Amino acid sequence: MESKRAAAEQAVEYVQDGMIVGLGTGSTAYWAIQKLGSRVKDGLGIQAVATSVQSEQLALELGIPVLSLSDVFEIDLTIDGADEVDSDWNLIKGGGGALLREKIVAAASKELIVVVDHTKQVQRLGKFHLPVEIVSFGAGQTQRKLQKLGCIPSLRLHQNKPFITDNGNYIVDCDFKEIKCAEELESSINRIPGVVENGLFIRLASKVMVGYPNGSVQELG
Ligand SMILES: O=C(CO)[C@H](O)[C@H](O)COP(=O)(O)O
Repeated sequence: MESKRAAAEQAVEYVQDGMIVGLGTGSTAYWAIQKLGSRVKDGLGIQAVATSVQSEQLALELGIPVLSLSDVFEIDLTIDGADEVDSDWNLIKGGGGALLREKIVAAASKELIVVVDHTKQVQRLGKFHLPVEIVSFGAGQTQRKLQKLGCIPSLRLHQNKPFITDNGNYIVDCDFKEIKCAEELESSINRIPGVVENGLFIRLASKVMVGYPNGSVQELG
């Protein structure tokens, strides 16, 4: 917890008055939102765009004004977590099921600061099962197409029922073991009819903050 909190709080130091800030989702982004909330209480004037219903609720509880992404031309800075980060700062995201909104928000951001604890750093992506958001119609068909790309897909469940994203879709977690060409895979997956988006974030991160249990943070970028 201390590693995640330290990385998240360091990222919040980049937030300046007047900015539009993208709020990530997950247990690391949680600490960034908490810190932003306390800075807002101290007078920081920002507006935010959230990547999930959960993060939006937290932001509102903390007094952070939240805008709809459609009403924003560009986001100045987004702070979000990741499930894996490789040496080129390519990411796997979506462990919390928010990958679609996270990718839309990241793509609308001038800067994406990724906040992780040191366990998320990997040589090559793929040990973490890649989350893919799919529509419920024909979900079995879509999973078989995913399998043909070389993974073992499994439908994410919540209380013995399919997990439903904030967008009303399913998530399939794909075990690729090791992803050799992440950029190519990202496109191949998204070409499957029924796939909405996948959790590979290629060349979107502009900085990575890596937190350690003693509270220190390594800043990459
Ligand atoms: O992509 C995400 C949610 O969809 C999260 O950023 C990712 O799962 C990391 O979560 P955590 O900070 O809890 O380890």
